[in-house]
Amino acid sequence: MISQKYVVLDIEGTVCAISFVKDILFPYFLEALPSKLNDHFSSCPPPDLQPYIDAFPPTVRTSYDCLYAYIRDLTIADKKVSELKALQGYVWRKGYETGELQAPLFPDVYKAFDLWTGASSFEEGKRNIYIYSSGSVDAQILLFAHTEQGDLTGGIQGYFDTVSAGLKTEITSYVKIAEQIGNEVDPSEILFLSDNVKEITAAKEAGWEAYIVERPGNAPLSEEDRKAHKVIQNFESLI
Ligand SMILES: CSCCC(=O)C(=O)COP(=O)(O)O
Ligand SMILES: [Mg+2]
Repeated sequence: MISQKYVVLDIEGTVCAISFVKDILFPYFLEALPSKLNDHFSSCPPPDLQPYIDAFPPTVRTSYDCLYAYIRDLTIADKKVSELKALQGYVWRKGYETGELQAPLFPDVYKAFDLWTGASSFEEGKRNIYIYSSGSVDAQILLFAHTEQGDLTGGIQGYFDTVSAGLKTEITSYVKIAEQIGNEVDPSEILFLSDNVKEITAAKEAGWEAYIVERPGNAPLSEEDRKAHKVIQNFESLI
């Protein structure tokens, strides 16, 4: 069992496979994008879509073709820019709500959630769970509300993204999140789990405990990464 009371989880490559994002979520987004942009450039644009489009640079919002190519290229390059992430969340909502999208979390993640949220005391294994992902907070909530084993949002204490906390490779983002978790919380009481070595390094430099999660399909780790950081293959050893 881990000693930290607070667990902050990355999403892609940590609680679900990178292939869910790359092969399911991104293609869904790209398929729905033309219809959303057609709506936007129609004579009666949907007002709820407007702020998402307005977040893109004015120079690319000039025409359907220009905006489509810009957003498609960002998506293919997997750019973690906030305006793209916000629009993706907006588009994925329908997919989750109709049941077309469902998040397949790794089996050990459900098990850890059960224990961390079900235990009645810290001594018995209770832990406070937070999410920190490059995906927008709206997209994070949608994903955890629509997992293959149901809605897990009741067990999550808070969500952070690059808008609310900053870039995941910056030390200051982890300092900010620790403050949000609680003024009295010592950074060493927080455990961060991520597939990304740069994120783990930044979290550790902020005083957090942090482990690399090595899931099938993740980027390979170097020998230096394995020497410098604790690496786990699943959450079994944490519960
Ligand atoms: C919940 S958002 C879907 C995944 C995504 O768009 C993304 O960028 C995930 O990045 P992460 O920081 O969770 O590795
Ligand atoms: Mg990740």
